[in-house]
Amino acid sequence: MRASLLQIAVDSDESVDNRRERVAALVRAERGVADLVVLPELWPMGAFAYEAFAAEAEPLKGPTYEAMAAAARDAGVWLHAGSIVEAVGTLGTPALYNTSLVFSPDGELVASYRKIHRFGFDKGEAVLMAAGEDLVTVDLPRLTVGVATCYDLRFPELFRGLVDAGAQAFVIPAGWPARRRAHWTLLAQARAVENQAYVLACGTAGTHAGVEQAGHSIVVDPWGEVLAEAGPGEEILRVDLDPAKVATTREQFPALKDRVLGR
Ligand SMILES: O=C(O)CCC(=O)C(=O)O
Repeated sequence: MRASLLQIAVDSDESVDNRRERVAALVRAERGVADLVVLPELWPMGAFAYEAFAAEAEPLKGPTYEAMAAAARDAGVWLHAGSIVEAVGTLGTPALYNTSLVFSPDGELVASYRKIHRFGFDKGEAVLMAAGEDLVTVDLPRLTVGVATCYDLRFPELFRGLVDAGAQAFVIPAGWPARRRAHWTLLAQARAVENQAYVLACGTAGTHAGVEQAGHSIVVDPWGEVLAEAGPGEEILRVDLDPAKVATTREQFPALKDRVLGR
């Protein structure tokens, strides 16, 4: 199974419409190349473009949904389309969620995930958005994938919950800042090792709202080996995954069976 992580440059000087078209073309270009394509968090406007959240918010089935459903279908790929600012409710001020969308190769929405841990402490996403509550897994052919978003990476109990729900891999779109890149790489490897699962973590490049993005999207195998890592700029990371490696790793080093707490 081949996965392509599209580490998109999210710069303030590109319009959302332009980026949406550009990203759809990049997804289409993966036809015959990838089985699974992954996009980053909030790539339409950028994870730190807080002042644009309300203006760019869309219903679940809004312009990004339409563009990505069509792109997945045209490419014939499973598409984790990263996340959008989802507006729920039309009267007064709608609730906003950081919502990930996953499409099948025929362009059907097979899962959506509302980010549970909101970033920003007392500002930004933490005050502008509502928190999701539900763990989400998706059954791909031969691989069950658990989904999480950016700051979620810091909360190991979420990933253990996803393992208990059957996850063999985690797909993590992000808009991680450059100044905490060391945490990103370390945490991606930690989540893979402790859960004996693949980690596919896809970040953004570029600079928006004055925040330089880390890039350095990364794919880690269930043994903790880094299979591929991007540089800081826009880049496509392609990697072959072996779903059997999860079972083999868990059988040969059965640490998950020795859990005492939280079962
Ligand atoms: O945890 C971090 O350092 C970055 C998190 C973040 O940027 C986000 O969740 O949008």
